[in-house]
Amino acid sequence: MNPSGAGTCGKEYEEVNVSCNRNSAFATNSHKVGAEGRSVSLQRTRILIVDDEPSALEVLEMHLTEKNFEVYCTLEAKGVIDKIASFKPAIVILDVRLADADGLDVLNEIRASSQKPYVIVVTAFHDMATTIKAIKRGAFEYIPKPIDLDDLDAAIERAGDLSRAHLGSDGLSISDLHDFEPKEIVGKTKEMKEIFKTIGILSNNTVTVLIEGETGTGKELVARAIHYNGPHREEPFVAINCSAIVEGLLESELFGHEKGAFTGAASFKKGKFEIAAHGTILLDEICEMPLSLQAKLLRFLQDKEFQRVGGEKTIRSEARIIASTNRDMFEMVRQGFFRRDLYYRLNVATIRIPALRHRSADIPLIVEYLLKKINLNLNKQVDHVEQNALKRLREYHWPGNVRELENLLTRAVMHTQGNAILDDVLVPLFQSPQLCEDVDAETIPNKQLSSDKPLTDRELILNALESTKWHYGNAGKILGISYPTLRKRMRAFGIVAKPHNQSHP
Ligand SMILES: Nc1ncnc2c1ncn2[C@@H]1O[C@H](COP(=O)(O)OP(=O)(O)OP(=O)(O)O)[C@@H](O)[C@H]1O
Repeated sequence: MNPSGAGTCGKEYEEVNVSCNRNSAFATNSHKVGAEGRSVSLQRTRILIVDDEPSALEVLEMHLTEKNFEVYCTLEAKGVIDKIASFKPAIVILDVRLADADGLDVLNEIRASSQKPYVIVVTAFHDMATTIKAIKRGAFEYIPKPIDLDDLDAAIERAGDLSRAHLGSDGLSISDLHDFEPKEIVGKTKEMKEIFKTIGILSNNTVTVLIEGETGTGKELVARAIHYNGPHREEPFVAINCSAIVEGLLESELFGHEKGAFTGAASFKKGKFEIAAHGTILLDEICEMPLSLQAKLLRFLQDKEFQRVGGEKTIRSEARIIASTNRDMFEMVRQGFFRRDLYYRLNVATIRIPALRHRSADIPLIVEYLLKKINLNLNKQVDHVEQNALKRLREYHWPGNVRELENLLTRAVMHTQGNAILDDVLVPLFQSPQLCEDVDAETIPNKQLSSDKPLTDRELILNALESTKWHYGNAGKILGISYPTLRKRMRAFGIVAKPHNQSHP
């Protein structure tokens, strides 16, 4: 062992040269032209080991030099930062308990250095608090002593994958990770540019708009953009999901009710049309509106007037109506589920948002936007998507569109150590059921976590409902599907709202 200098040199190995930057964790030392004439580099990854236990240093140095790494060992924290600057290690293996310093403080200093090597923290004191602290301070991996060399090799390999992913030119790199503007509609395809233009035109007037698009394509986002760019942006924007409210209550939610209008109407209540005033009301899932109420909405669209439930006074509202649907509305009309006259009244201007799979050229841009948002929310620094991972994202069919993409990226960022999303991280996420990471592990149905046999969709839905005490919103979050989709699937599987204290068959 040579605790004060570079370890014994192993056999050099060749690797295809990739474009490298100053901070490359796997920096290239020298170049030569390979047998096939391509440029290759003679590359040895440098590893700095900081451990005050000579025997541990010796074992690690032997193991790593045998694996062709260039190793430098030191017993003390003093001088580590200078050594990192001169030796430029790709990886630092750092003991948390050092004789002359707290390893976690050293970790802070390393993370603040310009070199930013991947730090693998090792310690005999593998309690949860230290692990959490180390990971929060940016440790790449945490390995308890006695070190399992297979675990260490795996961590070093992952660091290599990450570094190469970061250097690869065909992945996605975000240079301005903290430059996040919320509520933006992102897109550069011809279809999205047309939508931006239409939003611009519609922002100058208050005509009724119908927005069509699959679930999660951004219908509400577009409706908000029309409102907040319009002349009445200071007035309220009120959204109501017509499928989320039981039939009997929807009328009073929309138009309000007088005191005593029905059992439980203890006092008068304003409806959304009154609340919106001169603003905008978004009638989401308009196709789910009962026919009886469609007639009242038609009257409002014709005269801008209505009466509260149980009331006789005629009230005027100047609210702009935007309706949205993920159904084929014309087909609904054809089948008699939606009034033809109302359809034409709503359809003064139409925006059709294409499904994400039909504008996959937008995916890198949307991924970049969502990653900025997710990093901010999760306090992470994931600023790169590996080439194969990006390809996978572009090629998937995204039935849940941008919402599904956001859920998946959130899970990917949570599972990512370091700063790049690798394809290896995505593969299992695509195979797992749509679980939303913002839900505590405890709230995920137990059966789903423990069962060996894959659950049917019906069982998954029932589990989610049971575990959330039949709260549709939370169950939808667990399953990663919207409220209307959940209701639709419940209907399809014959699941009806459960009376208390009864289990579902
Ligand atoms: N083009 C886009 N750029 C950025 N974010 C987007 C885009 N489209 C959708 N989103 C995001 O995706 C999520 C779903 O969008 P939104 O709720 O507007 O969809 P929707 O079509 O109204 O869904 P649903 O039909 O289920 O009500 C939101 O978080 C939204 O911010």
